[in-house]
Amino acid sequence: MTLKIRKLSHWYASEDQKLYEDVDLTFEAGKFYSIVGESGSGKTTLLSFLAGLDVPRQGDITVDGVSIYQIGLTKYRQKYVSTIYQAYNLLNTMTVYQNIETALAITKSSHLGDKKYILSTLERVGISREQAKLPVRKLSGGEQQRVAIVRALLVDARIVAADEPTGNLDHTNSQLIVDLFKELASEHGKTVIMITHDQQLAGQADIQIKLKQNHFVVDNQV
Ligand SMILES: Nc1ncnc2c1ncn2[C@@H]1O[C@H](COP(=O)(O)OP(=O)(O)OP(=O)(O)O)[C@@H](O)[C@H]1O
Repeated sequence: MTLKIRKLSHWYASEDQKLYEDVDLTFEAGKFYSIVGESGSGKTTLLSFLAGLDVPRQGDITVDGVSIYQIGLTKYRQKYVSTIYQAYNLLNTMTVYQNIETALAITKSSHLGDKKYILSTLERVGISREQAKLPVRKLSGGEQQRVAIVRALLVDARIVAADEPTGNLDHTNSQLIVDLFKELASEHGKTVIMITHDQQLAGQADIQIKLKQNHFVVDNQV
């Protein structure tokens, strides 16, 4: 699956102050992308377009040549994209296991009800069977983010869009999250797109996308 941005331009207050103009970008399946750039340069805005949460002023976004606006944004969000944020967006009063089951039910994932697979995937990222029964609020920040990533892995969505997923984590946990992203891309064939301020983490992506004065520069690492 190929995700493409074509001739995308956007501005908020006035057309004279464009955030970016005529941007073309291609995201391939099985690749891990990082997006970097100064604060306020438009990283989150771009990710919100890719995640189908917002619509650019001009331009198109396509999956395998079909416009996501033709697919319909509700269907696109449900079928194609999984989002991860700095705040883990888990349901605090539900258990770890229930959080994952709920996401699988909403997205009609093929893994729904496969308890053995869900628990073994959690175990692989260091969340034990006992922890899976706990309300998520009892887990540490790093553990909660790993649960959010397991959720992104188990839903069938081909695109993982993450906005500063390591923003609240220490170095060890941040590295663990980046390792999981690499695996989501290389072993599960997903397109992983991560915004980060951490240059050391950004440099580990297959491809770095840098936002520079109204346009994006692609730095291919491979
Ligand atoms: N809904 C909005 N209405 C008006 N201006 C907005 C809106 N959302 C973002 N902006 C502005 O657009 C610019 C880009 O914001 P965006 O959040 O995309 O940047 P960013 O690169 O993700 O920043 P940061 O690294 O600080 O999170 C900023 O100047 C911001 O103030």
